[in-house]
Formats: sequence, structure tokens, C-alpha cells
Amino acid sequence: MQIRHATHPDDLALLDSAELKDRFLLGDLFVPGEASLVYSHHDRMILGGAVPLEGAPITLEAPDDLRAEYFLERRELAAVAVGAGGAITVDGTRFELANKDVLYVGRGAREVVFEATGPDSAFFLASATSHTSFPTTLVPLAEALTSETGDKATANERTVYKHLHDEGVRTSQLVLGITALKPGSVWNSMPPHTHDRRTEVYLYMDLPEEHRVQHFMGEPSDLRPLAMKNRDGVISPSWSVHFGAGSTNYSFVWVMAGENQSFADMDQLAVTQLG
Ligand SMILES: O=C[C@H](O)[C@@H](O)CC(=O)C(=O)O
Ligand SMILES: [Zn+2]
Repeated sequence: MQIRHATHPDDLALLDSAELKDRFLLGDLFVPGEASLVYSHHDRMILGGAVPLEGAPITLEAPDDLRAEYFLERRELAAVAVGAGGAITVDGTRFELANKDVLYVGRGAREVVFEATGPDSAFFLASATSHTSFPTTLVPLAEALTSETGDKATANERTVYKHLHDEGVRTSQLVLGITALKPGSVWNSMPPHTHDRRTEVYLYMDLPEEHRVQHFMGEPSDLRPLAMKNRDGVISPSWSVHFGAGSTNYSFVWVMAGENQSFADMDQLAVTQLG
């Protein structure tokens, strides 16, 4: 498991592009046949990818750094099917996921196994510390809270699906959803915002190989871009904006952990406050 330390906003200006990627970009989470994990000291989130191959399930192990008997001893987990779907078995109970379905796994689950049910099975993993146990629950895309936002005229028309939120399945910290941009719309999270109470991670998906999303981070007055390809993730510390524009439309998973679970308490910024 890779360890990423926390970054003070004043340090951002000192980082060149390669160092910026080393700190914040999650670039190699989806390795065929493997589970890959990154431990961020921003709200102690663990981000990862699990790519089981047909006939070769992957069991989630507790990395040594956790000093835990099993991965979910002190943690909760969300697994998002970012590929064609697949199955996840939690302590003997098997859940089948289709594309954009989410499985919440509560603290205390001892065995989590990822299984391919066809080609392109891939799961994005996000975990936060948890001090109590909530039931493991499947949240299919069709059961997510859905809202339409943005506008065609400003190229940010999109559907926000909220899978894990404070009015739905109980979690300790995790708040998670998927946003899908409509064809012709390219800007996500516009107008932008921060939320100093929570770290947020974006995992870009449904982005054709020849396209990129330019993702912006940093304090509003001093933005830094990061070029994102399909299934790249990016860590946004609580002080950072997080928005981007693609060379085409795309989707992304967003997941937060921290002080509270209120989606609506973001500090909104006007476009004129940027840069
Ligand atoms: O804090 C909330 C997250 O940044 C996302 O929900 C924003 C988002 O998906 C969007 O507006 O496109
Ligand atoms: Zn946000």
C-alpha cells in the first residue's frame, strides 16, 4: 500500500508538475488481476482499485501498515463497479453489482472477495475509519438519489447520483455518488466550491482513451491543473477546489470523508473568484 502524507496549502506552489502528481494523482489503481491501495493522510482515506480476472477472485487483505487483523477491523468500505460489473462476497453473502452500483461494507466484515462475472470487472474502493458498525448494503444505481443540475448553455449539464448520503444508507463517514455529464457538456462541479470539513476524491471514468479531463485543484486564488485519463483519481484536501473540464463528456465517482456528512454545506465560489 502506498502512503501519501498530508499537504499544507502553502506547499502547493513549491511543487512541480511531477511532484503534484506524486502527491495527489491516483494513477495506477486498476491493475488487471490485482488490488491496489493508496493510504492518504487526508482524513485517513484509503483509495484503491480491484480488478479480478475471470476465474481468479481477489480477497481484500489488510496491509501491514494498518496493524489490523483484517482490513475492516476499524474501517468501512465503499466499492463502486466502474467496469462491466461483478460480484462481491462479504463474509459468505454474495452481492452482484452492475456498472455504477455501489456496495457499502460496514466495519467488522472479515472477508471481502471481488469476483469477475465477465470481462472488464473493475471496482473502485474508498475506505474511511469507522467507530461503529453499520449493515453491509447494496445500493444499485437505480436506487441512488438523483438530481439534474447545470445547463447546456454553460456546458455543465449533468446528472448527480447520490448513493451514500446522510438521508440514505447509514455510514460513519463516507458520502459517495457518481456524476454523469450529458453529451456536449464538459465542466464538472461548476460553479466550484470547497468544504473545509471534508476531503474529497474524484475518480474519472467513461472517458475514451484519446480524451482527457483537465482537473483543477488548489486554493481558489492559485489553481493547479492535472491531466486526468480514464480511471485516474485525484485527492482534494479540504482546502482545495475540485472541478474540471473534459475534451468530451464523461462520468466520475466522488467520495468524501471527514467532519460531517452534509452534502449541501459546501462553500460556493463564483467563477470570478478563481485564479
Ligand atoms: O461536494 C460535492 C462534490 O464535489 C460533487 O458532488 C460535485 C459534483 O459532482 C458536481 O457538481 O458535478
Ligand atoms: Zn466537493
